[in-house]
This record gives sequence, structure tokens and C-alpha cells, in this order.
Amino acid sequence: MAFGDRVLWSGLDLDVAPGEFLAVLGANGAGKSTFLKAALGQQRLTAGELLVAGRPPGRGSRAAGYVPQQKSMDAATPLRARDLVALGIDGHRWGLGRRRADHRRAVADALAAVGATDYADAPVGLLSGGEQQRVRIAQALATDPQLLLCDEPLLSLDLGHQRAVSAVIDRRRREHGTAVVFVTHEINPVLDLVDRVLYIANGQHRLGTPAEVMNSATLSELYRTPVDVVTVRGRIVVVGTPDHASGSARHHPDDHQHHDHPALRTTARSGR
Ligand SMILES: Nc1ncnc2c1ncn2[C@@H]1O[C@H](COP(=O)(O)OP(=O)(O)OP(=O)(O)O)[C@@H](O)[C@H]1O
Repeated sequence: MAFGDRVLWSGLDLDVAPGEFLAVLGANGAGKSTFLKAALGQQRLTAGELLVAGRPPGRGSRAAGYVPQQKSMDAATPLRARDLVALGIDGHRWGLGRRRADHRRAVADALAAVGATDYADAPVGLLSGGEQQRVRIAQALATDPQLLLCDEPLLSLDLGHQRAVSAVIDRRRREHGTAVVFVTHEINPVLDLVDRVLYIANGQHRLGTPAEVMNSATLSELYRTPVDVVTVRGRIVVVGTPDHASGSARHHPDDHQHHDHPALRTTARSGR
């Protein structure tokens, strides 16, 4: 993937399995958001191919749900949490008036799944950052996508809300086999969930378990400068990169064999 002669990554062959949690790390400008845009069908790869649930990603596809970077919503916005989630569903299946009850139930279920029932009728602009984030996740999950794409979903949340939001995402992938691609600067809050890390820097990438990627040798090679990775009380601290990032090892892939395709596949060459 390149913009002009600026290469963000190349030679990336990646299958994200149903239920897998992939953390995407890298310095500012490395290409993390571009990777998400490619998976959303908003950015064409300069070379190679990317498939979501076996198909090219596209506008209106229900195969992928997206949790955008958190921007706090205007306090004056007239939308209720319930309306925001309905936006995630509308225009797909519930066009007809007689199916309104189904529609209402789907919205209520999505809100309940993230624990947002209590504030379903509150104006979203008045909710806390963590509450807003849960509602965004409910919106992204409302169509039961096979792939959940998250852009820094924990940014600006306190520790308690980080845990609550991560737990919602974790439960979803375990119970529904939803694959998660999670862009983050800070891997420690999701340390226990991460199956694999895609680390992008300097137009290159490394892909592997946290232990395989988050070590001094691998990151020093990737950044072409000495980088120290140390563990402090179970958290991994990275020192010496232009950006801070961290991670640790824990592997517990869930087996969700009922899907025919990887939730996300990207290959360096087109046509497989
Ligand atoms: N449409 C575009 N045209 C040209 N260059 C682009 C375009 N989109 C992104 N870029 C450039 O590609 C690089 C990667 O951008 P991207 O937003 O993917 O980085 P990122 O890893 O998400 O960074 P951050 O951590 O700062 O959000 C940046 O240098 C950016 O300026």
C-alpha cells in the first residue's frame, strides 16, 4: 500500500480468523487508519487484494462493522442512543413498515448486548465518553458483522471504561465468532485479548503473537534503531521508538469453524 512513493506496507499476507483479535500497532502516520479504510472499502490497495468474509469490501456491506475514532458528540445533538443504533441497521433489512417491531427489537438487543439499556433514551451528547463508546459499538454490531474494525476505541476512556468496553468486544467475538481488528497505540489495556499483532513501521510490518512481535530484537529491526522492550508488572513497555506502544503474550484462539472464509484476508498478490 502506497501513496505516491510513500510505501506504508508491502508483502502483507494476512488471514484474520473468525473470533480472532488482531491488534494493529505503529507510530503516527504508519498506516493503521489506512489499513482500516482498505478493509472498509474506502481505500483501494495499490497492489494485492483484500477480502472481507470472502468478498471485496464495499459500501453498505454488513460483513464489517466499524467503530470510528472517538470524538465527543455535541451536547446539543437531538439523537438518542437508540436512534444512533437504529442508524446502524436502517437501510438494510428493515425498510418496510410492518417490520418495525423487529427493528425495534434489534435495536434494543444491540443496546442490551453492550449494557446500554439504562441510557437508551438519553440524548447521546449528554452521555459520558465511555457510554458513548458503548453506543458506538452497539451501532457497529447491530447488523451482526463477521468483522469488527475499531479505530482507537479506548482513547480518552478511564481504566474502568476501558475494561468495560474491551469486555463487550471480547464477549462478542467469543459468543458470535466476530473477528476484531483493533487499532491502538496502547496495547496494555487489551493485553489479555490479543491473539496477534500487526505492527507497521517504516513501510514494513511484522505479524505474529505479541511475544513474537513485541520484543527488542524485532522492534529494533523494524524501526532500524535500538528499541528496548521490557516487562514491568505484567505490562510491556517499549522504549526508544518514535511512538510509544506496548504488548505482551497471551494466546487463546477461539475455534469458530462455521464460517467458510477468513473474516479478513489480504494478500500481496491479486487473484490468490
Ligand atoms: N488519501 C491519502 N492520500 C495521500 N496520503 C495519505 C492519504 N491518506 C493517508 N495518507 C498518508 O499516509 C500515511 C498513513 O496515514 P494513516 O492515517 O493510515 O496513519 P496512522 O497509522 O493511522 O496514523 P495515526 O496514528 O497518526 O492515526 C500518512 O503519512 C498520511 O499522511
